[in-house]
Amino acid sequence: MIHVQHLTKAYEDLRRGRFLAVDHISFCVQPGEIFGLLGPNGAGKTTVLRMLSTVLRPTSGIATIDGYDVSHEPAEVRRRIGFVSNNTAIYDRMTAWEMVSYFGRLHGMKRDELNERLEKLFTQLRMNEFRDVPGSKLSTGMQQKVSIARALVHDPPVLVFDEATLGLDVLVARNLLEVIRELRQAGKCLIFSTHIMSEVERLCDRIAIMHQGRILDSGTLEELVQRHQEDNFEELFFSLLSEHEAANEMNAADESHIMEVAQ
Ligand SMILES: Nc1ncnc2c1ncn2[C@@H]1O[C@H](COP(=O)(O)OP(=O)(O)OP(=O)(O)O)[C@@H](O)[C@H]1O
Repeated sequence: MIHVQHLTKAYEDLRRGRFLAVDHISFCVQPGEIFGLLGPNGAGKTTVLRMLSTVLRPTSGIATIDGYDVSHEPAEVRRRIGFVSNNTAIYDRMTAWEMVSYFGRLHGMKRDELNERLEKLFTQLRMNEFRDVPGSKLSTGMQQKVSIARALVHDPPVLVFDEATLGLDVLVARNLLEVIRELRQAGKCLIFSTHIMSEVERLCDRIAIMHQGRILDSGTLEELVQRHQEDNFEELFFSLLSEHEAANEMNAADESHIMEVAQ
């Protein structure tokens, strides 16, 4: 369902010049699977998810959603994907129902089909008690549910959650993880980014550990634990990151030595 091959995004900034925020990464996610992208701040997770949802154009590499290429068939991709982040805009003066309905209309849904879908979604996500409450009066948890409903309104087969639990209290975050599990059960293909290790341990079928634009390793939790002979996932995560940083520092030292010799 999601196929990513050597996906790369280069940025330019004053301090770093041209650098690779995402550096030739590859992975696949199947329907009925939750794939976790785990990495510290700045690892490149959001950049990957924005490329998948066609907000950003890849510098090179290929990503397809249900066979459609994100660079060449963005409209087809958008029809098949829903994006949930922690900072989706909520309109103060629209009610929860109106907001989700508005996005359904943007996706070209007809009134009857849309109303039926909204009834189903508001029940499934337990949103009926605040369906007529305006955005300005919704709690953070309610707002997050509106964001999820908005992403699900056109019933996409692929859902992307970018740090979706950020800023939520434990109870609301737990509810969100429960909703994500239900979506997996319904056969959706889910990709979930976070820097919280316990979330991937509890939720994800497969995990990719990202750092400095690269995937350092990926697999099921059991595969990672076995490969690195470390059953404490937090230790495993930190040792992978520090090995990668040490290797980078050695490469940088080698390069400057070669330049000194060449001069
Ligand atoms: N528009 C931009 N121009 C230049 N650099 C950028 C831009 N957007 C992101 N970056 C840089 O790209 C790298 C990856 O950022 P990204 O937001 O994808 O990381 P992340 O893993 O999602 O981190 P976080 O958990 O902090 O959101 C960072 O070094 C960031 O500073």
